[in-house]
Amino acid sequence: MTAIHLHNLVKRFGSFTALKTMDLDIRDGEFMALLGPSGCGKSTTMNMIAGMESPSEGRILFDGKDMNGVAMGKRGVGFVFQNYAIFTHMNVYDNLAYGLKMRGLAHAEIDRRVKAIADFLQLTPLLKQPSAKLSVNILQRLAIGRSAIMEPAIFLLDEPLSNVDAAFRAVMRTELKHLQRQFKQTMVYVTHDQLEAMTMADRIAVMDHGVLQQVGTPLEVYNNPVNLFVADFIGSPGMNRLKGTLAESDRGLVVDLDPLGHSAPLSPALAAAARKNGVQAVVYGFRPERVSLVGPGNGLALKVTFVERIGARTVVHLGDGEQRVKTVFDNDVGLQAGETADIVVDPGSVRLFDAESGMAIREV
Ligand SMILES: Nc1ncnc2c1ncn2[C@@H]1O[C@H](COP(=O)(O)OP(=O)(O)OP(=O)(O)O)[C@@H](O)[C@H]1O
Repeated sequence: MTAIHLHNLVKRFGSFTALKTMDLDIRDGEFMALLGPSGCGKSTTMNMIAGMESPSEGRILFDGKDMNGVAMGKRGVGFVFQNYAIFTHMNVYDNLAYGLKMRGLAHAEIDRRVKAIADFLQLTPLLKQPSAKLSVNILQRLAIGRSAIMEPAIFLLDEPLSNVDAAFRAVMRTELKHLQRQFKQTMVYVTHDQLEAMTMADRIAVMDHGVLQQVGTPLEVYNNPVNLFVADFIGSPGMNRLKGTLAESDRGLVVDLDPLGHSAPLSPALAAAARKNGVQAVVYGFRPERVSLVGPGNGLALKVTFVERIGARTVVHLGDGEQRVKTVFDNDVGLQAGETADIVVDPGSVRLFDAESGMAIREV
């Protein structure tokens, strides 16, 4: 196991800055996901950790040791890319054994480790199969096995599941998590898929436009996003956001949601934070599942525009123009497009953002 420390890391390609002053500590044995949209700098960060790219500024430390000038092969990292690197002229066994043979391990030890990893990744029945005949799904599983068998202290995976089909992806999410628990490696996992990051990572580093936005556990970034970018990017559907204005009322501080004609209450802690912050124009945010339906006239009345049934879940689309909301229920709530629904948001789940800067107004 190895801790990774990125200190003031910057990467420029000519005049373009792909990564802007990144500071990140990845703990020993931690599963850290680098999550963000295409082009945000995830792979660039990963490539610098691996030693394939050099930083323009800043330092990368492994267990306190500066990696500047340390070649890729000497860093103790294993790497799996989106496009599996498999020798198609070899069978599955020889692909798994290849790295250990290069390292000069005894035949019996190689055989033991190949069988163990094949068993773990359910490749045992395929060991004698020529790799050229394998499906894309199995090729990627083999690529993971080929890297994992070397037992690197640090395991770097760059979008390893983006070419495999959806059902297999779900299986591999569980297997990768097991693999990391078994070998106790420090794992850095690049993905643009928030579901992968949420289900596998111990912590997620959310990035946008070369800037690290937030680092936290899946629940921290889900429940307390630092800004509207993170609020939107994490969760499916993302956080609901309604434009509003803060106003004092006989119920304390409320958010007037114009033109919806509704004033939403705030918890005392959030009201105190908003008063301290002093902004007026806000974004009223809440997660789609933190909503209840109430009787007519008792909540925020919105027109139902669309009802999606996804298995047992029902996603109800409400409102129009800029003031649109998605709500998620785990049963069929019996709403139809064209009806009006009255909703109440769980006050403890409301998040406020400064409408101008997009930054969260945090409870004090
Ligand atoms: N060698 C390079 N030369 C010039 N620009 C580059 C180079 N490598 C990456 N970039 C640019 O740096 C930015 C970040 O790229 P990077 O590959 O790190 O993004 P990413 O978040 O991994 O996205 P993706 O998932 O699309 O690869 C992009 O705008 C990309 O075009």
